Amino acid sequence: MGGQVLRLQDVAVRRDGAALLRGIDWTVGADERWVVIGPNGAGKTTLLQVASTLLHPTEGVVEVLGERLGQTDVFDLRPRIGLASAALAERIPPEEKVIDLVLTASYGVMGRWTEEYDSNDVTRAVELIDMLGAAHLIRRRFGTLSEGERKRVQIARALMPDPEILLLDEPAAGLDLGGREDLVRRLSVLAGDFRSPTLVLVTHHVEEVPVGFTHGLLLRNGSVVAQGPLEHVFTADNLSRTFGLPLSIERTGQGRWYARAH
Ligand SMILES: Nc1ncnc2c1ncn2[C@@H]1O[C@H](COP(=O)(O)OP(=O)(O)OP(=O)(O)O)[C@@H](O)[C@H]1O
Repeated sequence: MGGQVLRLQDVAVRRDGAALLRGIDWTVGADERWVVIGPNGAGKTTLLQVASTLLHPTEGVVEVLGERLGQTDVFDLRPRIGLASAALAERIPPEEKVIDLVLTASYGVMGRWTEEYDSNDVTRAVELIDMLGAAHLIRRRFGTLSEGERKRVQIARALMPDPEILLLDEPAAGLDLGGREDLVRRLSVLAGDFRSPTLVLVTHHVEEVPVGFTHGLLLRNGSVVAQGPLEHVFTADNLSRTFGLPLSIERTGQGRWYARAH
């Protein structure tokens, strides 16, 4: 699969006089796996909202899956985009069963009503839940899950409609060390699978970048500090400018990244 999945040209987002994003030029190719990294308030979530068509930019051109925002029906586009974020998790009814939460994603709804599910859909939902390591939770209600379990179930739901791009907003936030490592490992498997959608992962921490991710965009105060292949972008200088303090960064033999202050 080739081609461009996402293209932003000189994008700005302003709200109440504040520039949340400015001068963003960003192109994501279909086979790429991107990480968007930056400090609190840098504009990462705003950027994902633009990419997921939930937010229209104040200025600039946005093309998602070849369709230009403002000239296309976003309701046709949205089923082709997977998104997992804390804001979406808050809208999940706590009594919703894990299997139903994942299954209903095929219909773009939340909350099971009277739908009859296709057996292929049920098989796919079970496979995705299993792939995310949540097979034992399939009959549990969402509200009873731990933070880590919720994140994994949400990713299964986001993958259910077979999206062409998957946007993950801080999937490892709030996880303990074991939970983080488990999720990072599963995202590595996803990144390495040629059948996977294009991936964009937002995080605060280089330690959360799964092996197999190829590109990085560093964001500070709504502007891009650096972007491109990870091995060019993840330098001490770029990272120090992004987070506003002197940092060093190392890569392990396994391909994971670690940063620390001097
Ligand atoms: N309506 C608004 N008016 C003014 N400023 C806003 C508005 N909405 C968001 N902001 C600001 O825009 C900035 C970017 O927010 P955003 O949520 O995109 O950042 P982020 O990088 O995802 O942050 P975090 O890592 O803390 O989640 C923040 O400083 C936020 O306070």
